[in-house]
Amino acid sequence: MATTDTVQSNQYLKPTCAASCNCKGYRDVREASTQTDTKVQGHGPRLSKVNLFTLLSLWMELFPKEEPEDINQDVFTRGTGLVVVRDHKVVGLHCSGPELHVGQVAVIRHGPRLAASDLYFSRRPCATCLKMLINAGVSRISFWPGDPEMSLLAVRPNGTDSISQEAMLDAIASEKLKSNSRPHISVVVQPVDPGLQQFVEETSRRCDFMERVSGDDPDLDAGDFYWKQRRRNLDTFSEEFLIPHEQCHRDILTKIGLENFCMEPYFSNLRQNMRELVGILASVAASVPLLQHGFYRKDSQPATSEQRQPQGVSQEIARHCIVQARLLAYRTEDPKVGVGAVIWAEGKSGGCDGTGRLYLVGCGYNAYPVGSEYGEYPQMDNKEQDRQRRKYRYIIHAEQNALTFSPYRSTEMAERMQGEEARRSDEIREEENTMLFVTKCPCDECVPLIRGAGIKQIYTTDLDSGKDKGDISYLRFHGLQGVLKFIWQKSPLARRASEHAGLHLTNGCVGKHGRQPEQALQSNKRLRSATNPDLSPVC
Ligand SMILES: Nc1ccn([C@@H]2O[C@H](COP(=O)(O)OP(=O)(O)OP(=O)(O)O)[C@@H](O)[C@H]2O)c(=O)n1
Repeated sequence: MATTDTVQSNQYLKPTCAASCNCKGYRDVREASTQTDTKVQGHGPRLSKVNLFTLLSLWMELFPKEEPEDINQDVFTRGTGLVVVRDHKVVGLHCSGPELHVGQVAVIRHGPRLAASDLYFSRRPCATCLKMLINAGVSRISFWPGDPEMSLLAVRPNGTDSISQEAMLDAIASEKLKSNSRPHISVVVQPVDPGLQQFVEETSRRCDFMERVSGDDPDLDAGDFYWKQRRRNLDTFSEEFLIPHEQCHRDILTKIGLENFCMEPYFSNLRQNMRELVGILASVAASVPLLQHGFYRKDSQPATSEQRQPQGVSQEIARHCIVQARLLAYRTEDPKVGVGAVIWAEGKSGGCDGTGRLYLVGCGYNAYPVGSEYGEYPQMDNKEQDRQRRKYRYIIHAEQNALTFSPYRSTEMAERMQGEEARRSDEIREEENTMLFVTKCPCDECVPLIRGAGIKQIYTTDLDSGKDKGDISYLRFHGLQGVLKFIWQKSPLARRASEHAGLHLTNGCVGKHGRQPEQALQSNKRLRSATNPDLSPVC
């Protein structure tokens, strides 16, 4: 079965995927419709697995830091994101810590389990990290072909200053390690499915989070608002991940041993693939705008436990994790709706990771059972008369996959552990705050699972809450006890400000015309500084 990915790979994927690379990522991509109108035929284009891992690594580089990084004492070390993958499943999401590079974090966090892992870096890791990772026996290291962790953008043309010399020595050492090592060290940036970028823009613009934003403020031109957010993200992410000048990019690729990519048409294709992926990241990140909205508890939520309730993570971290879940949703196999879920826990002891004490428990998206062939199961929704042909009894929900494929539940890990330790590793830890971030309200099938698994907090939207769609219903979420629910909504301060503005309006103190979108945006900006101080805790 020819897939869109493989068709393109014949054309020009090979050079972006090193010759030695035995990348299975694009082989297991099943046929995907390229229709963008998903309501009409089949499901939309999908992210390939390796592009999903790559995007997650870029996004991890931007993880909101609570502590300032001091690895930048040397101005040429750049923060880096990392995704650890085993058996094609994400088992770790990391970023550089206050003192450690992300490769070192991976060695500390995963130890011998790195042996069977594939690593996706947002930059080519430095020699110090590479030597430890090679020593740990990783299967493959893939990196984003921009400026490396030891920045070569900082290198002076004459290369005589100490920064330039250090960066050049690192580049040479990394090359030597790369050429002498057993694991494949390569660049895997695949061409994006035709239509995927447009599909991501459309579905991001009208996802549940944006629906809530526009529903809360009917005067807001939601489309315009979304595009402005996207534009801003695109500028920031391009600066971070792309190298604007072609010659400069060629120089860097040459210095890191990727001179093959400097030839045409590979160079242009590589840059085009990189731009498209950055565009996708900008679109997805724009769909969860923190300006007036955030994750807040519903006023009506009853206190459910005498125990001290764990505090929520900051708005920035909550939003970051929801964007991870939204990225995962673009691997969905559901013909109509993509859902992503990520579970993070807060460890008791301080972490070495840039995520602080947070560690990944699991993540997933909605899909048919593992190993099933495309089209093997019914795909219709509840508009199809024949109930036997509906998808609902077959699709594994995003939360269900996230709970099933926790790295701490892998048999391999369980085999290494014994007795009580093995038992404890098998379940979410009671004493830790475990948080589920999911892009759609949990349905009645998932609510008891979430509670039973020991999840302490949920961050989600409740647009579907209370709906009964026949084969799937969302009636139990509201009454879910013992789990704190942080729902995407207007911040209490913004709500009060809107009510106040409404009062003014009815008093006739404000002009009789509704607010213009631009004015609304301006007031959003003001509110942003009032309601959304950096890293304010969710409350
Ligand atoms: N927390 C949730 C909720 C839903 N789903 C996924 O979403 C699908 C149901 O989506 P929904 O929008 O409720 O129903 P549809 O029939 O797809 O769409 P419509 O709203 O038009 O009825 C499920 O089959 C499942 O794939 C999920 O993975 N996790």
